[in-house]
Amino acid sequence: MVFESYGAQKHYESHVESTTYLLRPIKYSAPDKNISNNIGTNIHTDKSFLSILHQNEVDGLEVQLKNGDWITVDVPPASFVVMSGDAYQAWSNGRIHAAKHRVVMKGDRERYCLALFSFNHGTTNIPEELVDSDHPLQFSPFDNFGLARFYLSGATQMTESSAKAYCGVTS
Ligand SMILES: O=C(O)CCC(=O)C(=O)O
Ligand SMILES: [Fe+2]
Repeated sequence: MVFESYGAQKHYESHVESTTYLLRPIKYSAPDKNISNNIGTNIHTDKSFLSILHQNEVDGLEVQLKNGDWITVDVPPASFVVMSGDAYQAWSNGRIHAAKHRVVMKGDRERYCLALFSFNHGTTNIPEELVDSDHPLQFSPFDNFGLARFYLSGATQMTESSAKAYCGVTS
């Protein structure tokens, strides 16, 4: 759907062929009343193309809006949260926003989350359909796992765009 809406459907098949998935089950303990730190996961953007999250009925995911405000995502039971990551941001030449998010624990119950991340093997090119005079090229071709390794190496701050730091075009 996304590829089609950008007129980039001819790239879809090769994209799907090079997609691989990582499934991560996560357990968050209920906050300890004696310790003020109730952070489950610090502020970050995902290094994936897409992240699909499924949680038990304990909320905790917070997403930062473009205006800087934070909202708690109220996830209805039996539903999924789909989030775009840094790789999608770079692929889309900056059109798709990789939202910063974090997990903040409240209450007295454990939280469980199943996170499915999609990554691409090999070199990901920015489709030519997404580059024109109104949208000059913002990102160079990149290696999605290289982007993840770059982030894990600590080369970039958790709170800044890893995509821009890793493969952003500097003018
Ligand atoms: O637990 C969640 O809802 C989000 C987890 C997360 O952001 C991550 O693993 O990257
Ligand atoms: Fe995340």
